[in-house]
Amino acid sequence: MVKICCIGAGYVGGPTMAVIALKCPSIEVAVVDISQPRISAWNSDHLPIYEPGLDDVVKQCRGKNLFFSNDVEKHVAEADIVFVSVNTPTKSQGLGAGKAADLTYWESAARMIADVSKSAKIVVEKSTVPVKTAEAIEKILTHNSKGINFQILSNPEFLAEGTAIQDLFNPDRVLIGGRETPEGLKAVQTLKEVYAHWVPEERIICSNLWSAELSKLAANAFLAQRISSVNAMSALCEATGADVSQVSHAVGKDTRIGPKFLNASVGFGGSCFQKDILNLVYICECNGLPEVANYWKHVIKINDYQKARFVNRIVSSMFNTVSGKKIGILGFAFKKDTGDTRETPAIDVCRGLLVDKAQLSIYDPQVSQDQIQKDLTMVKFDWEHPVLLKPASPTALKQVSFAWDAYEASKDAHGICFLTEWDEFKTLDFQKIYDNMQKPAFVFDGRNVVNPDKLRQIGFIVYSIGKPLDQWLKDMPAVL
Ligand SMILES: NC(=O)C1=CN([C@@H]2O[C@H](COP(=O)(O)OP(=O)(O)OC[C@H]3O[C@@H](n4cnc5c(N)ncnc54)[C@H](O)[C@@H]3O)[C@@H](O)[C@H]2O)C=CC1
Ligand SMILES: O=C(O)[C@H]1O[C@H](OP(=O)(O)OP(=O)(O)OC[C@H]2O[C@@H](n3ccc(=O)[nH]c3=O)[C@H](O)[C@@H]2O)[C@H](O)[C@@H](O)[C@@H]1O
Repeated sequence: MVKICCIGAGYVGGPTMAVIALKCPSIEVAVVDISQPRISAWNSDHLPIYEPGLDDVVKQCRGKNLFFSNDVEKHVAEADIVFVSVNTPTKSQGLGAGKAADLTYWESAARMIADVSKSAKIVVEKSTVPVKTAEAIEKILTHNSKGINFQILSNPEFLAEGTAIQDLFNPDRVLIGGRETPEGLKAVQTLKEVYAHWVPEERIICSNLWSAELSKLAANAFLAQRISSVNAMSALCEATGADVSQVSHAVGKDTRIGPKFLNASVGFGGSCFQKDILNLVYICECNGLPEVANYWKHVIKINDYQKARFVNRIVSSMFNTVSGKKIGILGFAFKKDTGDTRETPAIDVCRGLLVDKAQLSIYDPQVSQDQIQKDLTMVKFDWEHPVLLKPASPTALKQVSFAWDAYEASKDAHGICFLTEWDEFKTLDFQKIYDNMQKPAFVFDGRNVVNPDKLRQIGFIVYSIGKPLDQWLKDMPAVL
């Protein structure tokens, strides 16, 4: 029986391995992690991450051919294929701080693989890493390996949170990069056979190692660039009376452009877009390509501009002060159908409002109070855009309360902000919300989840990203 071990039981390692186990009953899959609470949660009824469909997949295979364990070394030693899916955050100190990927976790995983291995292994980069990481990993493995043969493959993951299971069941493509030597090609073939259990052959793309590593960074940069492009347009729409949804629709009808990923928003979040673009910027700078680096940097700059612009709209439309005013924050996760808050635009928007002394009442169906408190007080790495990034002080946290639902969050509020596009927000009873709010009652929609015309009929003053502005907002321009 082929044995797979995956180091890192996170958002990628957990779901990816669960799907491999489900689709390949003849393969034994062990997911290992240094974090005890994470592994205990994977072995319980309350999985450590919320992802639609994941419970079902895990329940079908756990204890049969899928195991979660803290015994990292044992499972690595026994495996034929070792996936490494550890976190690769942005470096916060030292050379390249604020841009370069921090490969500490990766390096320690590689050293451990070299130490405990007694048989040949295929080592698969599942984490997103800088181009040429495989070369560094190879050096670590071969210098410590006592003659054991290791083949390194790059097999980046393209799943998105909230749709991870769907994405894994039916991927647009699986990408495998390897050395173009007989041993390298054999290793690529072995991994290809794993995916071939359920992925059509034409969707399994093989390339050299560096192309695979760079394709992952490029894909995320292209996706984020689309959002920054549409968000840049949203500002122009507000200035001209165009409607960004209509513009996106018209632009997306061009088959060369396509309709997906053209939703204007308060800004993109998530653990990867910003981190991976910063990493790309750093690689460009290191390779003497400052113009290319600057090009990609602007994708993040527009994203910061969009978040700052949203906060300014709120403050300026409420007579230039939100001090002491209750504002309901509806949604905190970085997108719907996940409890993940990493780099969520809600952090920056809430911090911006707290600086202006607003009283926030926050509701999110999947994010805990503890998590929100941690996020608001955490020191975020400030890479050139100090606008809203100051962590909230313990005193500022006194301005924050938590609500059980959207109605409680909006009760007696002066304004409500939609920061995540949860489906439940589309069917709220807005008349009831309006009746219970202070007047004038404001809605700031950072996700275009509400129908502005219907809300205006009720009496709300509505700001929706990229949509024609109410006269009220035109009279109170937000200056950045
Ligand atoms: N979150 C996402 O949707 C996607 C993430 N990625 C990439 O996948 C990688 C992992 O991301 P996530 O799963 O979100 O991270 P995560 O933070 O959820 O999980 C990483 C896990 O690795 C564990 N770990 C770290 N060092 C270890 C070691 N030496 N031995 C054993 N366990 C160790 C940590 O305890 C943690 O549980 C990152 O490089 C990320 O860029 C790629 C595609 C999608
Ligand atoms: O490397 C990664 O981590 C992953 O990053 C993204 O996935 P994810 O961050 O989970 O979620 P997305 O659906 O891409 O959304 C990212 C952010 O962009 C925002 N977004 C997305 C689409 C859009 O049209 N507008 C928009 O503002 C979302 O609300 C969210 O805040 C990519 O979509 C995945 O392919 C990739 O594997």
